[in-house]
Amino acid sequence: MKIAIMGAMREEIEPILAALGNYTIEKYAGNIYYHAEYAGHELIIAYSKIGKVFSAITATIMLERYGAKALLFSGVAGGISKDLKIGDLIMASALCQHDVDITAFGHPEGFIPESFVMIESDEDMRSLASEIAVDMGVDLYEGIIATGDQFVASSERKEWIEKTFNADALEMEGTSVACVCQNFGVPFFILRAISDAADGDAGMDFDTFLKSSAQVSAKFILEMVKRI
Ligand SMILES: Nc1ncnc2c(CN3C[C@H](CSc4cnccn4)[C@@H](O)C3)c[nH]c12
Repeated sequence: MKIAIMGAMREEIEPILAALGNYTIEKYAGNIYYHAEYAGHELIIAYSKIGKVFSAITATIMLERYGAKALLFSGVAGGISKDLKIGDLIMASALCQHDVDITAFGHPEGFIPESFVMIESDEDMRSLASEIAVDMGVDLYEGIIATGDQFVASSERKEWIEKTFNADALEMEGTSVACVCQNFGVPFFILRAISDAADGDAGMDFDTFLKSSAQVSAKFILEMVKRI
């Protein structure tokens, strides 16, 4: 099967490319697409660049141009839930956009007409991931991931997101990728390893833990590819 693996930042896919070793590259529409074979699957790998716009473009290209039949996102996130510490893995059960606000028309936060606040991720891939986590002996959390076009580095904003969406983690690309996959009817799996707590220390923690947390997520995603 042709499987798309996405990240937002170069550092989020570098561990995957390093593990693959052999791949070809193709530049297209502002991204570099890496083609590889792994565990009997064809992989198409790319990092989008930061944010919902760029990640929506890359996800669309992965599906429309390259014909991916499943999309796995590997990256890092800010932790909201007190159960999540730096380096922990969380997979999205559902995702929402915390910076969408048309409440002036009586809509709830994060709601867009003819759509929904929450996008549910693929159940089969989540149950496969739970099995893999047991086999690997790693903790894998499952929860709501909130997406917005801002690096959250304030407890006030983090607590608002938690209160408003019951979110467990936050980042800047998962929901846009989820929305693209849902529109195309392609199963998706959003996995993040915590790099910071989206609070006053977030910037420093992020710089310190980006590489190690990206590695944790990438290792798990490659196990997913073996078992899909
Ligand atoms: N607290 C947080 N808030 C929002 N998102 C995150 C993430 C997840 N990624 C990392 C990166 C931060 S912006 C960026 C910009 N320049 C350099 C590095 N990162 C963006 O792709 C979203 C980890 N912690 C987060």
